[in-house]
Amino acid sequence: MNTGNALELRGITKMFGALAAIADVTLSVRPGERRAVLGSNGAGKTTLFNCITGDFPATSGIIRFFGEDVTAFPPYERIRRGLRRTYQISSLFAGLTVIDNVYLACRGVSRNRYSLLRPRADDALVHAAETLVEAVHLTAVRDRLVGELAYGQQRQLEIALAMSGAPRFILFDEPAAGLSPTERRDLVAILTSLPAHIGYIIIEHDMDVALRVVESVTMMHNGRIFKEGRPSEIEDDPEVQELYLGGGHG
Ligand SMILES: Nc1ncnc2c1ncn2[C@@H]1O[C@H](COP(=O)(O)OP(=O)(O)OP(=O)(O)O)[C@@H](O)[C@H]1O
Repeated sequence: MNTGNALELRGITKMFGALAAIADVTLSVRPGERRAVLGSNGAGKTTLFNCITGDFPATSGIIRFFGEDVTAFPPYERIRRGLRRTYQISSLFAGLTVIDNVYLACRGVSRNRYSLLRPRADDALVHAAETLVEAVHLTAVRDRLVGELAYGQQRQLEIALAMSGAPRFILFDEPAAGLSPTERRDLVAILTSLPAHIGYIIIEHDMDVALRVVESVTMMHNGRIFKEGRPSEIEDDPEVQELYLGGGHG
């Protein structure tokens, strides 16, 4: 087993009763690598994320994160090691400002999160939060309440939250869902500008977005991997086109 990988899955299966939501999934992602997981509805993409994060532990198989066997770890132990995810459903605090949301996220993963001292304005966490707000193109609305933001801006903010606390690897769950064409272009710019050492897996139904922000693609169907390749190979593959584009994805 190559322990130099950021993420390594070996024979991951997740059963829901008699249903194998994912079956015998083996894949590895190098540090800094960006990969799309594509597949029609019910292919098992979200379940794969849940197994990687530990939200739904795998029924069988092994997961290594930067060489460490995390298979039996609860989600927070995986987060501590630098794994992050975004959700399809928003996890933002609507009544707080943009900058406060990001600041709290930075503070939540810092060592001082239980400190009773009020942070100073020049606190390194404030600076980290400002940098993240800028990285997701939200500086102009940094003091707006999150509930007042456009939907696309809220999705951008979720990326900033996933970036808090020096992540090493991020799982993006359909970040382009519900975005306008302009917002999608912004999303592509944000993802391609993330620091090079941060790898990610993106689940995305919009192939135009997905294939532009990754260097490798894993295609899933009925809980199994059926093809892997570079974006250009996947795009031109007749089997992929038939299965994916004909698969009634949403
Ligand atoms: N909590 C659960 N309990 C029972 N079955 C589940 C559960 N979660 C997922 N499944 C089933 O597992 C299979 C894979 O679902 P999953 O949500 O992982 O697919 P997906 O590729 O993410 O689909 P989508 O693109 O619609 O989000 C489906 O048949 C689904 O009905």
